Amino acid sequence: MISVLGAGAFGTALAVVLAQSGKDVTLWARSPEAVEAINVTRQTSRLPGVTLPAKITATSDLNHAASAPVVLVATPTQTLRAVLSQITAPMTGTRIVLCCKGIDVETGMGVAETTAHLKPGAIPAILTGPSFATDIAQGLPTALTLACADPEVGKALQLDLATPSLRLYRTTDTIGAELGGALKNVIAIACGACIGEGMGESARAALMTRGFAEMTRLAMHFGADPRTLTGMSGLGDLMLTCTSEKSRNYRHGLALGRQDPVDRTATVEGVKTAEAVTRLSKRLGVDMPISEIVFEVTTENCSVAEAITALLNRSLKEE
Ligand SMILES: NC(=O)C1=CN([C@@H]2O[C@H](COP(=O)(O)OP(=O)(O)OC[C@H]3O[C@@H](n4cnc5c(N)ncnc54)[C@H](O)[C@@H]3O)[C@@H](O)[C@H]2O)C=CC1
Ligand SMILES: O=C(CO)COP(=O)(O)O
Repeated sequence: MISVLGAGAFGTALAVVLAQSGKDVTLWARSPEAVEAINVTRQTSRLPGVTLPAKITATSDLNHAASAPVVLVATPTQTLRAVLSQITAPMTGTRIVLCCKGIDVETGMGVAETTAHLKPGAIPAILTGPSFATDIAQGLPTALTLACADPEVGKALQLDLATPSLRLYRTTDTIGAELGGALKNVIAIACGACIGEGMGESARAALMTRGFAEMTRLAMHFGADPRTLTGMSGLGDLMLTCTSEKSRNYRHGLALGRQDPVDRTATVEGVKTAEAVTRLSKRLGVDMPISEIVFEVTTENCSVAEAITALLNRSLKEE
């Protein structure tokens, strides 16, 4: 049995694809109403038009869901600490596969570090890469990175979680995988803002390239292998999220650039991650100019036009 914590778009999509490949899946949702809707109607507002297979059973009992040997976590990153803290069992030996993308703004920790901190006996892994929930739920071809520090557990998880439409590449570099997934959201906001402001696609390509450079710089500071960043979890996801209006982070940036109201109800992980990265970059002395300016723009300390001018006015340097 596999459990998925978080019945948002991504958690539900993963539950669908795993159930379609024959797995029994327990899907934890916070609200009893959401559980009832999933179990009775087999539909969810998070994935309109998708019928949930009978092999998915929704529950609002978090401790029951967390008792599975493999537990995928797809709640928003800023709620991860609260969710793990509510689980009373130590989860010793449980394979906790983190599917959320971000950095905890209060602690500065990534999702695997947060998990290791709160559930030290569990085995954390990361599932990340370019994948919109709607694509996964429709069974469209998708490839992700599965990262686990223990190579044998990583191999077992790769076999367990891969499906005919979901191809998984394996790595032991959890730091590179989680930071690639977290940091690309910040760059996607920058790219959306750039297009929304009318700065053009050449400027976006420059932001993606220099954004990738700073993502790699911070990840390497934490010991990541730069090759991980060139894989699904870094470059792959950066390309998807910085170029598609299906991305909430990109759309958030677009709205800022167009001076339209932003959707405050959407899960836009890059906003809090930009704040977390700005704190980290200042504390560690790692140069992260695009992420820092995204923080300024998202907190309304500067306009998109001022942000672009500030980036262009930086001193000239070697590539
Ligand atoms: N939607 C997508 O295409 C993808 C999303 N992800 C990641 O998955 C994570 C979740 O995103 P989505 O499912 O898209 O978000 P969503 O906005 O569709 O759903 C978020 C879910 O979290 C629940 N939630 C909110 N606050 C909570 C709390 N305090 N405790 C427990 N649950 C809470 C909500 O009820 C909702 O069911 C994010 O980190 C995101 O970056 C990763 C890849 C693709
Ligand atoms: O992470 C994603 C695609 O890989 C989803 O992107 P958004 O969270 O920006 O919608």
